[in-house]
Amino acid sequence: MATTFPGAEDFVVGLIGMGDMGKMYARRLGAAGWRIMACDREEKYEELVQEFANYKNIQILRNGHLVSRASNYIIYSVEAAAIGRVVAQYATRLGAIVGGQTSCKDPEIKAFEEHLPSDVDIVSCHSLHGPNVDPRGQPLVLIKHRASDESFQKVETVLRCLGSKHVYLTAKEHDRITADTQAVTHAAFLSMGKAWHATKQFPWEGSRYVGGIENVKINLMLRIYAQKWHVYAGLAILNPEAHKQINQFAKSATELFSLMLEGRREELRQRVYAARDRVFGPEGKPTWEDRPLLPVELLDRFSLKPPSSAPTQPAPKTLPNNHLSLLAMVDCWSALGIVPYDHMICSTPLFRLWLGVTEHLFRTPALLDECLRVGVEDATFRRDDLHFTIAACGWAECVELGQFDTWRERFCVTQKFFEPRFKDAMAVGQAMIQAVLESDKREEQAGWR
Ligand SMILES: NC(=O)C1=CN([C@@H]2O[C@H](COP(=O)(O)OP(=O)(O)OC[C@H]3O[C@@H](n4cnc5c(N)ncnc54)[C@H](OP(=O)(O)O)[C@@H]3O)[C@@H](O)[C@H]2O)C=CC1
Ligand SMILES: O=C(O)C(=O)Cc1ccc(O)cc1
Repeated sequence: MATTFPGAEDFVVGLIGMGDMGKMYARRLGAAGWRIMACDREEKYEELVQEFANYKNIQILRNGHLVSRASNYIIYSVEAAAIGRVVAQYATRLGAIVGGQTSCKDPEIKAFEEHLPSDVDIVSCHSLHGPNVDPRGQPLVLIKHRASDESFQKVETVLRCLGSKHVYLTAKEHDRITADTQAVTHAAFLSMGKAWHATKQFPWEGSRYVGGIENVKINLMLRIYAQKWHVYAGLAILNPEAHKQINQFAKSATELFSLMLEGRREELRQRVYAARDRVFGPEGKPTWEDRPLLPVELLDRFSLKPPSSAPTQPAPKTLPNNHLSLLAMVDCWSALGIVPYDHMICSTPLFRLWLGVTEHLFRTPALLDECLRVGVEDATFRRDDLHFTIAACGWAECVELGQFDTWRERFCVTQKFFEPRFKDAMAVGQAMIQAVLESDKREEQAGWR
């Protein structure tokens, strides 16, 4: 271990909550040589002891009382909605540093301020990626909320072994940015899943959803529904900054879809092109880089469709689609004055993929014009679009009203529908994200980014 502060050999990192993220942190920090003491709920003690029996630096304790008392730096890695209750339960060691890894900082910081004594320093963090993504090179937000420089440096020293890019924000800035990036992106994929569920289709099975953009929609939708509901509910409902975005996304989808249904071609065109100019810069002076964010052709091969049993058959062609979800995304950013590139330092792989396909559509005028034509003239995707719009409004209302139970039921019923395909989807989605990350890395090395 790089012992870069005095006494680091005796420094204990405590982890309360050994779910997907807690385990990932424990394994990586432990492997780097830090002493870890960790717990989950008491009933999971035996199981965790067995699971971590061969990890030299990781000791499983029965509960958060024991972890809190023994640790110099405690990371809460529990459900965002539970953080207040959990922090209130445990007495923290004198002079310790405390932080959380929840996706939304408003309730986390409120819980710390309310329940921690004043001798405890508060430094929170947020890894902007899921537990199965390699943290190296991904953004890691660090929030020095109430801490000495020395405590903050200790936290940085500990977390440096993740190899992530450190991004320094306040809790409010964090919530604002993740509302613009994560919460509203998830709203789009959650709505797609509901629409496909409502129309009882596995979109990769037919010949309607073919090609790179559709692969991104399908794989990321499945990736989200394969996760735990509370992660997405928490970052939408508990982030006070997110409600406006999710609401606007639903409004944008509804208004654009209405213009399509009513055949108001020119108004639709003007609105979409005005949004393009606001988000991506005016015609002739776009703000995007010379090189596209995403090599979209790379995405063609990440289809969940089983290979054809008749290899001589031509591959199915991409059907023209109005890409309502992408048009609504840009309309939403435009209405709220959001420039998504401003948030790249703080973006998740999923957001970069979503922005990448959006950029591809908007920097290809022939494709964008085709979306507008299809939107007005072609009814092939109308039923799916109707359900997409209804779903976007349903999610928005649920978030606005803070309906955790309804949110969970909406999510879980659709999760069940797609469940049989999660195993395949996770493998293909993982390979797709990996390919994009590698292509990002190559571009960085070549000095293009
Ligand atoms: N998954 C992701 O992609 C990411 C998640 N995050 C955030 O990290 C946090 C953890 O997420 P994740 O690991 O995915 O979720 P998990 O549900 O996998 O893990 C949370 C764990 O905390 C446990 N827990 C609840 N109460 C206590 C308690 N009193 N003492 C000890 N353990 C407790 C939970 O038990 P039980 O299930 O029984 O309640 C659960 O095992 C969340 O706030 C999430 O928003 C951040 C970045 C990425
Ligand atoms: O990339 C995404 O948006 C994900 O879905 C994974 C994820 C979920 C929650 C987080 O707090 C951070 C990353």
